[in-house]
Amino acid sequence: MIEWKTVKEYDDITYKKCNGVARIAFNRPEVRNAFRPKTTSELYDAFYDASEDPSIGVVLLSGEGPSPKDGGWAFCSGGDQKARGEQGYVGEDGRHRLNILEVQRLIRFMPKVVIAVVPGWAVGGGHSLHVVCDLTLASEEHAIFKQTDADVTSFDGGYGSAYLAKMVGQKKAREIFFLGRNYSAQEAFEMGMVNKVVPHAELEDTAYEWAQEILGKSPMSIRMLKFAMNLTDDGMVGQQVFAGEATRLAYMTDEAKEGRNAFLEKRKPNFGDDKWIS
Ligand SMILES: CC(C)(COP(=O)(O)OP(=O)(O)OC[C@H]1O[C@@H](n2cnc3c(N)ncnc32)[C@H](O)[C@@H]1OP(=O)(O)O)[C@@H](O)C(=O)NCCC(=O)NCCSC(=O)CCC(=O)c1ccccc1C(=O)O
Repeated sequence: MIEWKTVKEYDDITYKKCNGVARIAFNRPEVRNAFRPKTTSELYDAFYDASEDPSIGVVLLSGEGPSPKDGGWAFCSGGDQKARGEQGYVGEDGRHRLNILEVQRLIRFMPKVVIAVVPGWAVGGGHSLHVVCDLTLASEEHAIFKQTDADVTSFDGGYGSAYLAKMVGQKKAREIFFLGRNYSAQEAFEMGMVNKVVPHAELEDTAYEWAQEILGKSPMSIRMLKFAMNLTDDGMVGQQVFAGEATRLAYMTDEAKEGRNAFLEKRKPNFGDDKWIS
């Protein structure tokens, strides 16, 4: 039995934690969990908290459901087309934004594992979000993967498409975007964009079990591995993020402590004579 504790109340998402795992879920099931600017701001806030919390090692991203209107399940159906203005999605402040991309970057660059837990539709920008997560688990009965960007004149030209192509291959990624068909959890698994197809009733428990398994591993190894695997696709930013972690490791050495102490004590550093290891 997972004893989730609500961390903070939001309007468009739910945010809970339990034993090292954070669970963030879209909570607009009546619109298939489409996101508006308020949703993405709340998502960013919750992901930032999970990223900063040293007791959290794994984040589950999911969608609440089913819809009270018709019983349909969704992970996320992408940008709320009712909130779409001429230059982006319009929030309560009247500004136009594409701030789901900031959420994508936070998922990509946080030193923790993010698992997409897909209980239903993963469509448009919702599909892109599952692509950017580290792992995806999908409901056998209800998950459907679909890219509608080309139906509504949108195009995620970053992780949603180019990174997807690395995952499923160029031909398949082009088919997904150019034809916009529905793919079952099993088809998505066979393409390589889903890690496991799980009976709907066991989806949350399985995600939590995967998270607990990951939490038993070395935190340093997990974050170095995540950033190592990101590096080649993320260019100089990937190098920057990986190097940041290398710097953190270097700070833990006696050599680094000597460098800092020598500066503070206004003396020349003494790194020793036998430090040039091969
Ligand atoms: C998801 C569907 C395939 C589900 O179909 P179905 O089960 O038949 O349900 P419906 O009856 O269609 O929907 C139920 C209810 O929900 C409303 N709804 C569903 N999706 C949305 C949505 N995205 N926006 C607003 N409302 C939605 C629907 O209108 C119904 O309401 P009623 O009042 O009951 O009529 C199907 O619903 C569907 O195809 N939905 C649209 C999917 C879509 O096109 N999404 C947008 C893609 S574009 C995008 O996400 C851009 C995101 C972005 O910000 C971005 C920007 C720049 C770079 C990258 C990105 C990025 O993609 O991340």
